[in-house]
Amino acid sequence: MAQRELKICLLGDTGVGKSSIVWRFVEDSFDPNINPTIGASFMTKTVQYQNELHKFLIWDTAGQERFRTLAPMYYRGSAAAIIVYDITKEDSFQALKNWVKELRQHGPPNIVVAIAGNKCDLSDAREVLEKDAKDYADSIHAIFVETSAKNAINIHEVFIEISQQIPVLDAGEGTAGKGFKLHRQPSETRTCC
Ligand SMILES: Nc1nc2c(ncn2[C@@H]2O[C@H](COP(=O)(O)OP(=O)(O)OP(=O)(O)O)[C@@H](O)[C@H]2O)c(=O)[nH]1
Repeated sequence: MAQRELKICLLGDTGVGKSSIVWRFVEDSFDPNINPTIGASFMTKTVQYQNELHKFLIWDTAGQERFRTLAPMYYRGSAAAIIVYDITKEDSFQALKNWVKELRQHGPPNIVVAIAGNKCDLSDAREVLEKDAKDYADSIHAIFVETSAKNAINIHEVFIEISQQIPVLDAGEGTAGKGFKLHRQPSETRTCC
């Protein structure tokens, strides 16, 4: 079975739920007391999609201001970025727009961008309208979803949607910022790393 490798990074303000999204995707768990990320953390997950294995190589960056200068190290080598905001914090949506600008200026030219409005389980405290965020995402040709790491809403879906938008490469082309690398594998499969 063919295996594709996809390098992906998560960006966004501290506390919006980047690590929680990754934990939900990779481990299917949620920790209400999760610690802020220091620097960055790396995880992988392989999922079977139709007749292929998709191996996600995920860099979860730290949102605290003191780590901001590290982010280019992670997005420069990525084929896709999930930029996360918290639907209950308007400030985090404005910060997301700055991340989009930075990626456009300094990121890989063809990077796939997905915008995730996280904590949609807290809609009573909503500060960012879904329509406003969707309109913005459309204007920059980004994928858009509202997610809840807590309630496992749209987490798997956003990763699969990203994988659909990454162009397939030949095995010799390298991966930095260019999407999937295609490997042929023996017939044995794993559904999770
Ligand atoms: N209600 C709710 N809380 C969430 C959700 N996702 C994350 N949280 C909580 O939000 C807080 C911050 O989550 P993190 O995943 O650490 O956020 P982060 O963006 O990785 O933060 P940094 O590592 O500092 O960049 C934690 O208390 C989480 O439990 C969600 O979908 N719903």
